[in-house]
Amino acid sequence: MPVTKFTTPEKYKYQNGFHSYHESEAIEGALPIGANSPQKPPYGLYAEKLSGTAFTAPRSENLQTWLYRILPAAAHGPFEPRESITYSTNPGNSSQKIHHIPNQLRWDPFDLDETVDWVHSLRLVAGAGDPAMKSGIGIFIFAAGKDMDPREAFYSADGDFLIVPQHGTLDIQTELGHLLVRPNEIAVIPRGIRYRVALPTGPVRGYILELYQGHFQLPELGPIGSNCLANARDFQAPVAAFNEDTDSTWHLLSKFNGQLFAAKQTHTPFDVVAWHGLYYPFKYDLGRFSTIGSISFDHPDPSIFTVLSAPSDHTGTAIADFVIFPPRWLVAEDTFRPPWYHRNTMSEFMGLIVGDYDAKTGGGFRPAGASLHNVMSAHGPDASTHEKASNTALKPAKVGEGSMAFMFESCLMVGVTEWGLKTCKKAQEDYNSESWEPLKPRFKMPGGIKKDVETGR
Ligand SMILES: O=C(O)Cc1cc(O)ccc1O
Ligand SMILES: [Fe+2]
Repeated sequence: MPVTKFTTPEKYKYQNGFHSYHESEAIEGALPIGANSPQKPPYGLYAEKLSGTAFTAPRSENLQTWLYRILPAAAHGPFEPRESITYSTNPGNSSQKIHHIPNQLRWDPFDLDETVDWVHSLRLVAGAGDPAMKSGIGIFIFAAGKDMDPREAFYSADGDFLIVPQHGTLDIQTELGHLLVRPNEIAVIPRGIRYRVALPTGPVRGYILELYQGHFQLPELGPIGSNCLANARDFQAPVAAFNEDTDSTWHLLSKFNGQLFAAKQTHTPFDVVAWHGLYYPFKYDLGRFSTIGSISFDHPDPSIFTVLSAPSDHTGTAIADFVIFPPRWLVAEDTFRPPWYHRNTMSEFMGLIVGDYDAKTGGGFRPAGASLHNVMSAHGPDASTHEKASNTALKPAKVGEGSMAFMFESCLMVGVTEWGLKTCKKAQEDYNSESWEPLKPRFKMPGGIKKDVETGR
């Protein structure tokens, strides 16, 4: 059976391509021709530039978009702090304690929460760095049951949101157009883009990686060649869509250095009639990922499953990789097929959207749960998986049928928040004792000779 791929409902239109220069106009003629900022843009629109990289960033990295809108984004009152006691999501400077601990951690499925909207659903579980320094990442769990107020829009000044829904549908109205995002799809909303989230099918839950530095790219393919993994044409950006509403009260919410602020304005933020550029939100259907693997022997590094990568300044070392484990065939001969036991200089935060993960068949890693194997924290298959995989007949086998696990892998050591470790009450106490402590020594000296425990001879 091929992997499931989504179709696009009528209401939503997209333009295809990763890092493609897109342009879109909701009214014909709204985009100025041959100029970005004419004296009088078409139809009395204001021209506004949105910069996602420094003006002077190299061309290959430069991300900017021109917006043609009814009123500029600046037309709002002053920001006031909101919920400053309770809303604190900066891993470098949070009101909650951040724990840097070498323990392997695993969480039971996080609860749905029907009482909150998108903005208030964001729970920092782990992170590194500081958005004020534009360095590091934040890892969030979201669980919401309410639409955002019809006259509210939100943006994060802190970083790009990589959103991984696990349950329910997100209807995301952005300044640049609409995105419908369902489990097994992902969305990226870049820093600063204003949006509103509605929940057309009820409660939602999932994971977010916020990237405080740089932007996501497609990984290099090296000897793989010019195709496979996530193909550029399968990334979808919205088309321009606008409302005309210039006399009602709106609240603009800003996540700025992990704190929440609100400003009033008397017009809709969703008034962009046309846009062109490289800085835009996008979505991707994980069912379109063309997975590759070994067709001879041994278990390759999971980097072959990288969907998106946010590089550090050091080539090949990511601030964050987004890696998935889709359904796939395993055919390797004379091979222990699950992941090897390992310790990694990178930290590995994993989540499960649906199904089972083949490295953990012992039952404790469930959809909507998570695990964290921090820098050099030893991990690998649990004892029951090891037992099965060491003895199974090595026929071609499909793993992960109907399943999708993922990993946020980062070169940074991540701290776990007080919420993640204690308040959420989901951290498992028996992770080690269930997974690896039951492993038995299997070592046999050749010829059945026994070493003397005392002398070692
Ligand atoms: O730890 C994990 O389960 C993730 C993982 C999977 C894999 O196939 C190889 C290495 C790795 O870290
Ligand atoms: Fe790992």
